[in-house]
Amino acid sequence: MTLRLTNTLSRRIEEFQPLEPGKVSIYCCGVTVYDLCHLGHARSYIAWDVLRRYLLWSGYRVTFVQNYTDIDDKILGRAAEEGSSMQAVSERNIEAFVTDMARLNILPPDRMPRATQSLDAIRSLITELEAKGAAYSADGDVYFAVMKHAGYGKLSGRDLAEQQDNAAGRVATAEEARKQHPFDFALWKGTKPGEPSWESPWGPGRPGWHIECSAMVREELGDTIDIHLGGADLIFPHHENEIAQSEAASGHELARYWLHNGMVNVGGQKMSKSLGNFTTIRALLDSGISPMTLRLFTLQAHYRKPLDFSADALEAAATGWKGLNAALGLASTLTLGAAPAACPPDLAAARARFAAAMNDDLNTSAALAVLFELAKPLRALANRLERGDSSAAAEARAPDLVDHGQLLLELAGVLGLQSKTEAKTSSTSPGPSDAEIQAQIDQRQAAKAAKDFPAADGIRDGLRALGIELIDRPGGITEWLRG
Ligand SMILES: Nc1ncnc2c1ncn2[C@@H]1O[C@H](COP(=O)(O)OP(=O)(O)OP(=O)(O)O)[C@@H](O)[C@H]1O
Ligand SMILES: [Zn+2]
Repeated sequence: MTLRLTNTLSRRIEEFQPLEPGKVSIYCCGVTVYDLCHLGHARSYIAWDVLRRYLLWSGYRVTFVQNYTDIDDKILGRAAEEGSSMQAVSERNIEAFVTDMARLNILPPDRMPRATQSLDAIRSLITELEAKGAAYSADGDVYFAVMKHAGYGKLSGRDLAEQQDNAAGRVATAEEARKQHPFDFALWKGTKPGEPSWESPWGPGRPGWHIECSAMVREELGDTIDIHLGGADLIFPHHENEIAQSEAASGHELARYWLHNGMVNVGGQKMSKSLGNFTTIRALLDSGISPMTLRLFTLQAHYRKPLDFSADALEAAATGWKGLNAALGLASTLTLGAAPAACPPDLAAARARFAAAMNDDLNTSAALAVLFELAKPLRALANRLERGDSSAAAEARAPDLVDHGQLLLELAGVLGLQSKTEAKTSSTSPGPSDAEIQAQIDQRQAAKAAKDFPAADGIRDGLRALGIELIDRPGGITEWLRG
C-alpha cells in the first residue's frame, strides 16, 4: 500500500507519486520572524517533521527547504517599537526559532533561505513576470495582474468575477487605486521613509511577501516540486499568489501536492501572534511540560483538523507520554547490544498496521494506537522493575521482548518521539545528557543493523540539531562531540 495524501489542489486524497522515483522535494512556508513561536507553529512544524520522517523511513531521499520571512511590516513595526532594526529583530527570532524547533525534536530543514538573501532571485522573477505581461508597475510599486492569469483561484476556489463585483462602488485606498483588480497584489513595494530598501529596476523598495516564496522555491528546488506545505490560513491569498506568480513565469505546475495543516485554536479562535491569544513554545516547555508531551498532543489529532488548545487536553497528553516514555526508556536499555532478530509475525503485523495508518493521509492517531499497544508489556515490566520485582529482570531479557522494544523505538522515532528524562528543561538547558545521547547512538546502531538507514540518518540529524555531532570510527564505534 502506498502513501495517500489529501491534496488541497484537487480537494481529494491522492496516491503520492514523486516526480523522480525515490526522491521527494519539499518546500515549507516558514515563519515571519517578528516574535517567538507559539503552539500553532509547533503543531504545523511537528506535522511536517512527521511527514518528512515517514518519507525517510519509507526509503525516500528527501530535500526539505523552509524559508524565513525576514522582510515584513510586522518585523518593521516591532523594530520601531523597540527602537532597534529589522535585522536585529529577525536575528533574535531566528535564533529562538532554531532553539525551539530543536527542543521539539524537529529535524532542521536541509536549507533555510531568507528573503533578505534572495533579492536577486526575487528581482529577476518580477522582471520576468513584467516581460510576460503578468505584472505592471505603478508609482514605484509592481503588481501582479490576476486577470491575466488563467487559473487564478484554482487552489482556494475563489471566483475573481464575483470579487470584482463586490469591490465595485467602494471608495478605494491609495494602494487600491493603483491596482487594476482588487485581487492584484504587490510584488514590489516602493520605499517609504525610514524603512530599509533595496535597489531595483522600479526604484528603491522591498519585495512583497508572496514573491519571496516563489523566488526561493525556484532557486532552491526548481520550477516544479513534489510537495508544498503550510497552514490552512495560507491557502488564500499566500499560496494562491505563489502559484500564480510561479506558474505565470515558468509555464509549469509549481507543486504536485499541496498539504495544509489545520489551526490550533483557543476558544474557537486561531492562536495567533497578531491576535495576542498565543502561548509560546518556550513558555510551555519552561513551565515543565515536556517537548514530547507537546508532540503527542499535536499528533493525537489528524493534521488537517482544527486542534483545540486546553489545559485538560495537554494534561491527557502528558499522561499518555508518561506511559510511553517508561516503555521507551526500558526498550532502549533492552536493545543495548541486542542482535537484530527475524521479525516475529505479531511484530510484522504491528509494523504493517503502523504503515497502513501513516499511508492513510498520515493518520497519526491510529499510528500512535500501534505504539501504545506495543508499549503495554514494556510499561508493565518497567513498573515491576521499579517495584524491585526480582522475576522482572529475567523476563526483560526474553528475546521476544527485546524485539518488541526495538520495534517500539523504531516506530516512535518515525513520529519523532524519543525517551528523555521528564526533567524540567529550560531555554538555557545544556542539551541532552550523556546517557540520553548514548541511548540515541544505541538506537541508531540498531537501525543500522536492521539496514534502516533513513531512521539511522534521522537520529544523527536529530542529534545534530541539538548540537551533538556523531563520529563513526572503524569497528562500529561511534563517538560524539558536543557543539
Ligand atoms: N494557530 C496556528 N495553528 C496552526 N498553524 C499555524 C497557526 N498559526 C500559524 N500557523 C502556521 O505556521 C506557519 C508560519 O506562520 P507565520 O509566521 O506566517 O505565522 P502567522 O500566521 O503570521 O502568525 P500569526 O497569525 O500568529 O501572526 C504557517 O504555515 C502558518 O500557517
Ligand atoms: Zn510561503
